Amino acid sequence: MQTLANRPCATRRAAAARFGRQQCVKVLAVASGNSKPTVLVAEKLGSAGIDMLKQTCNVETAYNMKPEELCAKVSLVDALIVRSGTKVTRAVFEASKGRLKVVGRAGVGVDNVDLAAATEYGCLVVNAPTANTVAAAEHGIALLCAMARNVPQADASIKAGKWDRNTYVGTSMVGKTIAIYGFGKVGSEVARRAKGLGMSVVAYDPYASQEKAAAQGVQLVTFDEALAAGDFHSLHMPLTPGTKNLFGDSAFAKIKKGSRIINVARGGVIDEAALLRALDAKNVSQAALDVFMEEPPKFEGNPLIGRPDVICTPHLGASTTEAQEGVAIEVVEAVVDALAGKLSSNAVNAPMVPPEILKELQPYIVLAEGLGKAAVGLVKDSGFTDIAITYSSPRGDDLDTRLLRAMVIKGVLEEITTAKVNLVNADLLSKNRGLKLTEVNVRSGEGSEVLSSMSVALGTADSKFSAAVDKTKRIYVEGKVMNGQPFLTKIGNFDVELLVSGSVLLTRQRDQPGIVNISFMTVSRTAKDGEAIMAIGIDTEPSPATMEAITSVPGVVECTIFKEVLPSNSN
Ligand SMILES: NC(=O)C1=CN([C@@H]2O[C@H](COP(=O)(O)OP(=O)(O)OC[C@H]3O[C@@H](n4cnc5c(N)ncnc54)[C@H](O)[C@@H]3O)[C@@H](O)[C@H]2O)C=CC1
Ligand SMILES: O=C(O)C(=O)COP(=O)(O)O
Repeated sequence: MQTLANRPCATRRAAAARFGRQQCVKVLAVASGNSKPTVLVAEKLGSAGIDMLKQTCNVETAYNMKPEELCAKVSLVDALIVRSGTKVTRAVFEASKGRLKVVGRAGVGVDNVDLAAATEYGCLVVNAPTANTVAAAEHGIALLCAMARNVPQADASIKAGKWDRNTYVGTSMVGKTIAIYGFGKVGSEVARRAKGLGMSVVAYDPYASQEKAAAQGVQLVTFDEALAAGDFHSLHMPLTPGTKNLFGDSAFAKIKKGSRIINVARGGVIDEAALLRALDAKNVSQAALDVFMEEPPKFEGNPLIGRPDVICTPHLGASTTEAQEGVAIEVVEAVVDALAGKLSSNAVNAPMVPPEILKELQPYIVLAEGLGKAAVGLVKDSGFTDIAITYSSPRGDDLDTRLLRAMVIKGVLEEITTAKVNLVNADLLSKNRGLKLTEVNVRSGEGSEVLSSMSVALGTADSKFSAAVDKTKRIYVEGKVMNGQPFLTKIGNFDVELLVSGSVLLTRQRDQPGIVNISFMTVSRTAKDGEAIMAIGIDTEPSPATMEAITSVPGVVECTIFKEVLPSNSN
């Protein structure tokens, strides 16, 4: 095969000038035209974040909205920023009528966002995973100390005019064991601080690394061991189907008798009715709660809040001035990036791609989308039922294909549906269309390059250009990145060399001299005097009459326009 490198320079330059536009990866189709995107801020956000947002977006603030008010507003905005107080339900995504592209959670927990609905509607959810970690850990320690030394009760007593030095005798923390449940960002910061108080720390976290725990002098134990060991139990896991009501009757039956529990994670992790029973039975002697199953909780007659052995704060874990400024900036950066079509490392419902990996993948992402578009562009009316992607890479199975796969699906589906496909919803949309998707990783090539080549094959397809169908009866296109540029290198069984860009006229003709004479083109043949295909870069689509004229050229077997191989969102 002729390669770009050994082609005459003029042809290379012509090809590059014609098709070599600089491309950037856009994973979300967001703002249209030149208008600024509109962002609705539904809960109080640090002023630094609001100021930053105003630089690139129209900002609307509306706090304490009723669900129906949120639904009414959401179809007018491109992004929504919330904290934990706003429920972003399926109804919200439905009401947005496809306009809402990003939900930013100015904090960690996204249990107030219906992630399945967000994904279905192609809406990216981003959060601010790091800026409130220390604040939450400090609040955990504040509750630990306040509970152990009865600070809120004593304060209430003295404010009621009493000087009672006997009722509020506390318990010491030094030398005691604290069991941490969820040894993530907050949990490990709590561990660090508890060590400073002279406590022993054990942790239960089925996904935590032994090394990381050991480095902090923390012993990882089973759930039951943690329950049995802890004089204090501090909860720091997310609310998931697996952690919901984890602290129920069965856990409280095993908990160290008379121990104390702190919850700065999520209300639903503790079954509140079971906690009441455990407090009554003195299995648990005190509880400190920042979070509740329902927020705000019902106050009237609430047996938990009124108890002297329970102290409460109204979900204040992240509420420091510093943390609120921090999460505001963190979430606004993620939202603005997402609105600009960039991938965010704070994405919650899409693969997180670190910036350095993204940079490395960039030309391959354009290639992947281009191959998807190219393959589907060759399908005739009968459609196709499966997509087979093969990655040939020196990394073999170590290659992370999620992004490349999403871009192939985007390339394929956006040609045949009105759906806007992005990294968030690509897998789901292809599944919903009943498309069978297979991926094969082949170890090939050497060095550190991401891919030596990649192919997309569409099965059971009737092609409008029969030469695109390979021996296995699939429409087959293959490509590779050369000199940082994505090239289509094979159509069916024919080798070609086309920059993945622009529209292309494909003809198949008998291989004989002098039948077409065009300056820029790529020609490939199977054997001398056999058949050849020719790909010609074109600016405007030829008229049907021209197409007919080409087809009637002696020797030309078939001819088609291979439209816009260039990914549509790239510019
Ligand atoms: N009260 C507040 O204002 C705040 C609450 N939070 C909450 O604190 C929690 C922890 O936040 P981060 O540390 O930032 O999250 P993280 O993701 O860094 O850590 C969570 C840890 O929980 C572990 N985990 C998951 N399932 C578990 C299970 N079944 N049992 C035990 N461990 C499990 C994970 O492996 C992970 O290590 C979250 O629920 C978050 O929403 C965070 C900030 C403020
Ligand atoms: O970040 C979290 O998970 C929190 O719970 C903080 O919630 P908030 O932003 O204060 O409503």
